[in-house]
Amino acid sequence: MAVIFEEKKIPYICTPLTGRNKEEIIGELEVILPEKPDLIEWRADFLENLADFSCVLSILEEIAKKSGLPLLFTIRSVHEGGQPITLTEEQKVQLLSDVCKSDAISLIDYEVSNNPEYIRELRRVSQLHGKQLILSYHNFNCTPKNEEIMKKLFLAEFYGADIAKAAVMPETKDDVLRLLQITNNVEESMDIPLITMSMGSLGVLSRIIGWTYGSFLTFGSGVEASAPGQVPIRKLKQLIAMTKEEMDAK
Ligand SMILES: O=C1C[C@@](O)(C(=O)O)C[C@@H](O)[C@@H]1O
Repeated sequence: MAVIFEEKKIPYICTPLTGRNKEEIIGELEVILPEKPDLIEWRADFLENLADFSCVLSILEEIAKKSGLPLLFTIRSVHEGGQPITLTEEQKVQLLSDVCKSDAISLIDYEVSNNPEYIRELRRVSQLHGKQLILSYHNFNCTPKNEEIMKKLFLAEFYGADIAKAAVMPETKDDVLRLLQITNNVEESMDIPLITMSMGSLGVLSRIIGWTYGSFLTFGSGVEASAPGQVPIRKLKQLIAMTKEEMDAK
């Protein structure tokens, strides 16, 4: 089922699972669930036996049953900061398509830099099965020029994504400001929801206040962070709640 995101609940908080096998993943869930994230992301590129599709589907069902939360399924590419996997791109697209048929998931993530044919195929299959497609862009080295980041986000919209996402690495404080400014500008002119973050220690602020600039979801770590700079979910929720409370009171 597609998730209906409500304005008043923004920012949504998503916590990643990075376990290497079923036991580790279930163990992570036990730690994460009491913290009440809004969504769970399964970073399946961390799984040891990703090539065993039926194992992947059974873990998915277990996560959904245990959590009762909307589930985002991601196999992050190595070229955008993911773990090395043994699947070819074609096999990966096949797995993502199979996953779309499962009632256990609500969203999938795929990089906007991938072959347009694969992107179109995943758009078609996800739509057919009522799943939302996030088209994402990651840069773990730097924060590219504004035009380049904006181009990726608009490209995601062009391909028919339900959500556009960009995660970039700041080298200076100014890079963090630029990312927030881009978020603010793009959110006003785009018809789909946007998720952005600046990574690393400099980028922490963007994960806490990005929603005030138009990023509707933020990632808070559970047992292990899936990207540099993620704030542990409990702290992230507290910081956002305090900020919101003060803003609402003024
Ligand atoms: O795309 C993202 C965002 C992210 O890279 C982050 O910086 O929080 C973490 C990833 O797990 C997720 O897929």
